Amino acid sequence: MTSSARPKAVRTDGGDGSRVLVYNPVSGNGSHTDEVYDLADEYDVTVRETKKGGDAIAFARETDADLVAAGGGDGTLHEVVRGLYEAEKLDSTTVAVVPTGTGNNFAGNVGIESIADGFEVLDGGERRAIDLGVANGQPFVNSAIAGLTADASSETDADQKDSLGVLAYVVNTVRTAADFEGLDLSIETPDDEAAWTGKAAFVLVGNGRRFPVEGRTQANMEDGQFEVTVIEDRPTGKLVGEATLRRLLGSDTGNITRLEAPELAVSVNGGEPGTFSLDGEMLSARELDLETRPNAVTLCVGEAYDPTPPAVE
Ligand SMILES: Nc1ncnc2c1ncn2[C@@H]1O[C@H](COP(=O)(O)OP(=O)(O)OP(=O)(O)O)[C@@H](O)[C@H]1O
Repeated sequence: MTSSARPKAVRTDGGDGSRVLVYNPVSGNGSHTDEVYDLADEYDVTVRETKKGGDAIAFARETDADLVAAGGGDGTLHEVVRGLYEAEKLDSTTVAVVPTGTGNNFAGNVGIESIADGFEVLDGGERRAIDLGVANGQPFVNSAIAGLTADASSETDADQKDSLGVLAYVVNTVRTAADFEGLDLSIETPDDEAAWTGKAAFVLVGNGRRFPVEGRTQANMEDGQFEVTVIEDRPTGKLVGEATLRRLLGSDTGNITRLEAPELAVSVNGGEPGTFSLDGEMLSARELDLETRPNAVTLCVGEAYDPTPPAVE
């Protein structure tokens, strides 16, 4: 049956269950479902559609597929990896990404630019063993960020995500949290128990992504290291927006500290817990213990993926 003849209510796909796409139909602008089913049919991929948040975790936990693709944005990928991690299936399952989300930051970082690209790469693309981040027992693939207000990521709109990419969440916080006072933090690494102490505007811990001022945001995902960027909150200079933030990340102001470490403990000093984002999922904690699980995720990557991206200047 051709795709145009297929009744929309009874979509089919050609899969036998060995390759499963966990698909979030409301990710992005929600208009990709026909394309997704057509390509799933072509590539023999079984589709499981989520009905609500959390379904992708459950589907990934339950599956016996050899390959599980996350059809959605960063949130769906996060849930898929979490489900596989919780069910201890990462060793035996290949993970793929079909980017139907809004920002699709992670997909871009691993060289997957379109839905068609995602299917092509899951079918015949290179497999790489990339690191997984774990923070207080919860896995993340892209980044952990401290210094956000709880509503910041949900208020980040699609245009911001497109034009600013990784800086969108941070910039948005700066705009919406006029009274944001920064966080009194201590950061400990295996090499240095006082790696950083002070008032931070943001701590950006990158596993799959990193935070340069300009240019490619793909981190080295296979080195067992987090790339950490700490932006100090200076009492004299309020962060006022995107231009300031870009200047700050430019590092010539002395407000930026960059660290690399396989493990990290971020402690919030004083009374209140801090809010952290793990791949966009919010978490409240007084201390965040982060560690890398080197090469724990077998991932299908596109041609533009670079196993050893040049260091940030
Ligand atoms: N059927 C559904 N209905 C409503 N929400 C859903 C459904 N399935 C998943 N979700 C939730 O949708 C949220 C957003 O998904 P996702 O991050 O994949 O897309 P996005 O926000 O468009 O993309 P990105 O994160 O890359 O910008 C997730 O938090 C997920 O829990």
